[in-house]
Formats: sequence, C-alpha cells, structure tokens
Amino acid sequence: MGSSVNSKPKVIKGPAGYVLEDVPHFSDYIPELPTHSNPLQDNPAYSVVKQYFVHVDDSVPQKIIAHKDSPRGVHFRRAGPRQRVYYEADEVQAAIVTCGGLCPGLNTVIRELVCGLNNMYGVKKVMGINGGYKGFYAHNTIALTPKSVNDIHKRGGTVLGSSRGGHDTTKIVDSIQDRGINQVYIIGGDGTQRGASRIFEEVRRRGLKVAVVGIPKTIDNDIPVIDKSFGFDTAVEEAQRAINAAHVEAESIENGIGVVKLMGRYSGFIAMYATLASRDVDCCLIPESPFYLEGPGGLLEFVERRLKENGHMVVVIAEGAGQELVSESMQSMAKQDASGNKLLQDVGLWISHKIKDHFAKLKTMTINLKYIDPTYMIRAVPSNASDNVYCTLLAQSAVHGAMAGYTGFTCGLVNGRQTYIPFYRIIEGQNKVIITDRMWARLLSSTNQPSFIIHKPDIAEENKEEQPSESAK
Ligand SMILES: Nc1ncnc2c1ncn2[C@@H]1O[C@H](COP(=O)(O)OP(=O)(O)O)[C@@H](O)[C@H]1O
Ligand SMILES: O=P(O)(O)OC[C@H]1O[C@](O)(COP(=O)(O)O)[C@@H](O)[C@@H]1O
Ligand SMILES: [Mg+2]
Repeated sequence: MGSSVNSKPKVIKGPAGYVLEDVPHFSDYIPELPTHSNPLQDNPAYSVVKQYFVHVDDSVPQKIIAHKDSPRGVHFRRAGPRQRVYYEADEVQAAIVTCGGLCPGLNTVIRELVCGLNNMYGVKKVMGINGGYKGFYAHNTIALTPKSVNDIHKRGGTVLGSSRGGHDTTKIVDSIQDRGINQVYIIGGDGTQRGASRIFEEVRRRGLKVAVVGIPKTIDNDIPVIDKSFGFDTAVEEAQRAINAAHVEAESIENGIGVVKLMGRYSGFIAMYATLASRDVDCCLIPESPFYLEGPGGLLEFVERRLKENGHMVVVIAEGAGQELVSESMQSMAKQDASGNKLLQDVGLWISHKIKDHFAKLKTMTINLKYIDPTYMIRAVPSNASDNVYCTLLAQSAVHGAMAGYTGFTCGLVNGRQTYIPFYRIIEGQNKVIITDRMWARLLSSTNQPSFIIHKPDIAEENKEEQPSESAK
C-alpha cells in the first residue's frame, strides 16, 4: 500500500461564499516544470473556435438552485483544453485500464482516449492494461492505436478486459514507473476510483510526473456528485425491452404476472427510471425503499388487488432490493466478491416463488408468473447514441486535463458541464435514490403502488415496544 499521509484537499474561497474544490496539479509537488503552448491552437478544426481554451478561473457550481441571499457555494474546475500544456507529444506514454463490472460505453471511452490523444495532441504511445488493476503487474500490455480501436465502440464489453480485486498500490505504481507510463486513465466505478486515489497518493509521494485520471463508470449510477454515469441511459433503454416482454407475456394470459429483475446493488436508479419510462410497471422495488410481503399494505395484498382490477401486472425489482428478507427466509450469510462488494441473493427468483406460493395457498385465483432476468444482457450491449457522445466528451476532458498537468481527479458532468472533481469527493459516499425526493414521489404516483411505510404492522409493533411506559419515564 502507498503513503498513509494523504495530500490535503485544495479548497479556494472567494467572495459571497464562493468555494472552489480544486484538483491537484503537478506544480503542487514538482517545482519548475517546463510548459509548452497547446498544439490545438494550430489545429485547423479547433483554431477557428473563439475562446477555445478554458479560462483559468472558469468553474461550475455544484448546486444551481439559488436563493436571493444564499452563498454561491461549492464549485468544481471546468474541464477543457488549457493554453499551456505540461507534456510534449513524443514524451507521453499513456496507459488505459478498465476495472469492475461491465458497462455500455467502455469501448467508446477507450477509443476516444486513444483518438483524442493522437488527433488533438499528437500522442502516439498509448498502451492498454489487460484485465483491470491486476493487469499492471500480472499481464502483458496491449498497444493501442487509432487504427486498432477504430471500430470498438460498436461492441459491448471492454477490449481490455476487466476484473474485481487485485488492487496492490505498490505493485501498480512500480509497474507504472518500470514501463515509463506518465499518464494513467482509469475507467471504473466507486471501487476503481478509490483505487485510483491510492495510486495518485503513491505517485505523488514518489514525486512522479504521472497524471492519474479517473473516468467514472457504473450502470448503477451510484457515483456521487456527477449528473449521471455513462451507460446509464443505454441500460435504461435496454431494460425497457425486458419490461415490454414481461408486459406482453402478462397481458396475454389470465392473471399474468411479469417479474423483471434489473441491476442495482445499492442504488435503484435503473429500476426507477425504467419504470418511469415504461408506464407498464405496476410495482417497482428498490434497495432504498424497504418493503414487506404479508398483511395489510404488503406486496402480496397489492398483487391480489391489481390482478382483480387489471387481470395482469408487472413487477420490476432491483437486484439489491429486499436482501434482508431473502437472507432472513433462506438463513444465509452475507458474502463478498473479490472487491469487497456484497454478493447478492437472487431476489427476483425469491419473490417469484413467494408470489406463487401465496396464490397456491389462497386457492381462489390461478396465476401465471413469468420471471425475466435480463441483467447481464443489459450490461453487455454497446452504448446508444447519446451515451456515445457523452463518452467522447468525458474522454476528451480527461485528455485535456492530463495534458494541462492536472492529476488526482475524476472527470464528470455537473449540471450539464464537464468538470474535474477531486477524488475525495467522488469516493466519499454513494449516490442513492432519495425516497423523500420528488422523483420517487413521481414514481409512486405513476404506479400507484404501496409506499410500504404507513401500514407495516411490524413497524407499528416495534414503535409500540420502543415507547417507554409511563412508569419507566
Ligand atoms: N477501497 C479500495 N481501495 C483500493 N482499491 C479498491 C478499493 N475498492 C475497490 N478497489 C479495486 O477497484 C477495482 C474495481 O472495484 P469494484 O468494486 O469491483 O468495481 P467498481 O469500480 O465498478 O465499483 C477492483 O480491482 C478493486 O480491487
Ligand atoms: O456479477 P458481477 O460481474 O460481479 O457484477 C454484478 C454487479 O455489477 C454491477 O452491474 C455494477 O457494479 P460495479 O459498477 O460496482 O461494477 C452491479 O449492478 C451488479 O451488482
Ligand atoms: Mg461499485
């Protein structure tokens, strides 16, 4: 593992409560590095753009809703090309690595990093690290050229391969030094960005001129601060196809029930957006909103009612929903994957059995339930048009930032603008659906499903027990 003394956050304060949570720069720890004029100023495609270079003081506010007297609040550095760069083209040896689970758009980001480095800055030496973090020290590298990556954006997955676990900071930074790498582009989710932050700290401790740049990836959309992660739109679109199939099946048979499981380990964004987009879903269950099955206000009562009203229904369940219920009923222990993420039980299968058992016992209604699990199919598709454009902008922002000498940052869209966000802000928590926010209220009103809060008998009982009696006060 690297240095235990982490670099301090760079926070710059201005008038009227303005705060810039800035990102590290080579000049913070390496004095008197030479700079060069940005080659983009002679590039015919870009040289015509007025004010193509981003002003040094440009920043993007984290919150755009403002009150008359409220302070200006937290800002992030605006991404984009700078007038001066810290590398000459033939000096750069870039490396790209993809870590964690698959996500639509990974290949587009790889392609646009390679093409962006080459076309905008004339960088020819780009290598791919094979198979995630452990590839730095356990596998051979792959040479990447604009020609070799030309068509990869049309394919799902990652041409570099990926993995969980295997993050060894010292071995990774040794490999970076041994291979002469001076720009590292690390594409991955929350776990990956934590690993990237450790790599940055070790690189800085060793005083190396190596830009460490994170590009946030996760179809779960659970990375904080940023508007959304790439591949999320594609995943929601693909989820629609599964929901459609479930609806067609359910509608075509008496008392038909379609159950669709979608990804979302800790955050139910895909399930929520797919439900809102589809209009065919009767009930959406996510990890953030606990539910219960039996009794008044429970899921089974609701299923009965919907079948009586409509003759069919569709349930969408995020894989991380109701995990406590599944563990309770199957008496199983919590397990972890190689990266330390919770390994989930198949809640879709479990809930399908519970619904079937309920109606079998009830004997008054025969149901026809079809369970669809499209999770890995959704993750493996190539990105759609809007995600492709998003991936391109992210990759180009990453390249501009590294060339300008910034390091220890993740690129991200904040209020529709590309920004550079310090690692510590990205890894401090997880983005979750807030069930007291308007979006979840919109969902509840569109499905008319129970909120599972008011009537839960157990909660009422627990509350009763927790109330101290008059004599105990
Ligand atoms: N706290 C951490 N410190 C260092 N590396 C980590 C940490 N958490 C995860 N990683 C590494 O990041 C990589 C991807 O993490 P994982 O959680 O599997 O996926 P994701 O990045 O998509 O969340 C793995 O190789 C894992 O070892
Ligand atoms: O089976 P795998 O490949 O470990 O991945 C399953 C997990 O990967 C995800 O698709 C994405 O998670 P990460 O972004 O952490 O990789 C989760 O939704 C899912 O729980
Ligand atoms: Mg993750």
